[in-house]
Amino acid sequence: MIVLKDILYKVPLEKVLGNTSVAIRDINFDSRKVGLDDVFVAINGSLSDGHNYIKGAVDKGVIAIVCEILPLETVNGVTYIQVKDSQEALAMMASNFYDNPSTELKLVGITGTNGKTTIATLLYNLFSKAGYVAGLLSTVKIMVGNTQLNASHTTPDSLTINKFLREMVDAGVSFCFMEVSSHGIDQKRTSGLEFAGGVFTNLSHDHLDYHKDFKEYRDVKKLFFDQLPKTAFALTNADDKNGDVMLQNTVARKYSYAAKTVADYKVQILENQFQGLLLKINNQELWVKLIGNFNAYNLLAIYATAELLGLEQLEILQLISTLESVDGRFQFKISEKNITAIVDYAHTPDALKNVLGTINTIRTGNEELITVVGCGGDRDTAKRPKMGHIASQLSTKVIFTSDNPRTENPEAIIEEIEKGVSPENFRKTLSITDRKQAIKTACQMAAENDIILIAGKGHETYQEVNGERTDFDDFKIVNELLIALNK
Ligand SMILES: CC(=O)N[C@H]1[C@@H](OP(=O)(O)OP(=O)(O)OC[C@H]2O[C@@H](n3ccc(=O)[nH]c3=O)[C@H](O)[C@@H]2O)O[C@H](CO)[C@@H](O)[C@@H]1O[C@H](C)C(=O)N[C@@H](C)C(=O)N[C@H](CCC(=O)O)C(=O)O
Ligand SMILES: Nc1ncnc2c1ncn2[C@@H]1O[C@H](COP(=O)(O)OP(=O)(O)OP(=O)(O)O)[C@@H](O)[C@H]1O
Ligand SMILES: N[C@H](CCC[C@H](N)C(=O)O)C(=O)O
Ligand SMILES: [Mg+2]
Repeated sequence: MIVLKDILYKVPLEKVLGNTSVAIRDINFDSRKVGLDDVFVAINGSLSDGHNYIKGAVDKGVIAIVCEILPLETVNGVTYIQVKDSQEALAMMASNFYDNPSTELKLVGITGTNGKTTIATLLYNLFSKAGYVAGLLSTVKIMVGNTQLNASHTTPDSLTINKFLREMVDAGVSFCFMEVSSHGIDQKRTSGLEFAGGVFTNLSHDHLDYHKDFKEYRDVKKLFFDQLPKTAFALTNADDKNGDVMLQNTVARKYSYAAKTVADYKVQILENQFQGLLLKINNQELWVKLIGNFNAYNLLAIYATAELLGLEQLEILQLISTLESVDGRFQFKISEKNITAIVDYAHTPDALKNVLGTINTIRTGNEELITVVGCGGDRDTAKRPKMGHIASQLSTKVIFTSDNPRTENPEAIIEEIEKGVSPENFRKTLSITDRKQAIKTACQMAAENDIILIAGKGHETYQEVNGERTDFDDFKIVNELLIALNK
């Protein structure tokens, strides 16, 4: 039996009306999902205010309400708890409710604009290969040991996080790697978790629809490091402009990694080919199966994290050389006619620039680089012209198309992307709203030895239009089309 006052441990309370010694069944922040004897936490969100649903939750039989503003009318038999910050309170309560699972395993959070999924997933793979039972909370999937579950967010809500962490502990997981998004930090989804370490990848333009400006976006990321405990390590990318800023106020043990600057962990890229990278990590040379300069950073962060968690250097290097790319991250296939089709989740200007830059450094001759790309609807609009500029500048041909238009008009999104194309690059571009047709056209245009990049959707297996998702898989489609066209 779980008692209300036990889950309120460490939650700063402003006011309590009623009995806190009552037994509770569950906690929920959505009035549509509450039931008898649950606790309803009212959150003032971005679309609506949970405080408006307090009465509805009480009608459904909840035993307690946690809120920032007490309702004018209270109901006998229901306990009302006023807190300063409902999201923070929810996170603390979630942790208590599941008996603080984050203290029973080593939890590492990875934050930054790009590279979170890659680093978290490959750490999960590396620790699994090293013989540990590992856990993963990522954009693509959730892993509890070897059991795979679907992910709905990059960083789920605090109840979901703690629920899975508890399942992980019960399944014998000793290391869990999780992505920590800026939305997650801002909405306190990770508050109250005990992290053994935090990793910063990099910071560039994204989500400026949600965060007021770049500074606010940066400061939210920094907050994650500010909240790490003394016992944790804080690992930052010293080559990133904001790498130092992240660790400015942390009390955790500070470490850095870099390719260009002085750092605790260093990498040198000796070769960069379609077969992989030849790296020198802390003076040891190794071939890895991943491609692209940015993956040298990801692998170095993985190396450092594994070492900080206590693995042996040689074992880590040996395991790193066996790691393969994550679904939809520079996933490629070379066709019969030697056309290289690459699918990559680059959906930010920086990621797109990196991926195209990498392909251009590997390109050997006059082969065409045909890029198919779009931008998501109901997301940051400022990145659209930037991505249009980068795609047209760094490719020989570009087809602008749709990427989850959501509730927006796909043609209007494409027009905004086109606005970033410089006049001298116009002739390289065309626009085809239907993504499948766009990929087909790229395949038709491609001749022997050419390269096709399909950017933005990576591992996604759907296209979302007006709230409806239909099956769509870039990698599957491009492979089928190349075969159908005998290429
Ligand atoms: C903008 C945003 O981040 N929204 C998240 C937020 O919702 P919200 O608080 O804004 O919800 P709201 O609709 O305004 O409702 C407010 C409150 O009223 C409650 N409510 C509402 C209606 C009702 O009838 N009864 C009721 O109780 C809601 O449950 C909620 O608690 O909190 C919810 C619960 O945690 C999230 O599911 C939801 O994610 C939405 C679906 C989303 O799309 N989020 C994306 C942008 C996101 O979080 N992305 C990041 C990664 C981005 C990246 O790195 O690229 C992620 O970590 O996934
Ligand atoms: N270290 C890096 N620096 C810059 N770009 C990167 C880096 N790692 C990966 N990328 C690029 O960014 C894309 C997204 O990578 P990944 O999925 O690992 O990032 P993420 O941080 O998890 O993104 P999201 O916030 O959408 O979950 C990749 O497909 C690749 O193009
Ligand atoms: N986590 C990101 C993913 C964007 C992927 C892109 N394919 C899109 O749908 O915009 C977001 O939800 O903003
Ligand atoms: Mg991710």
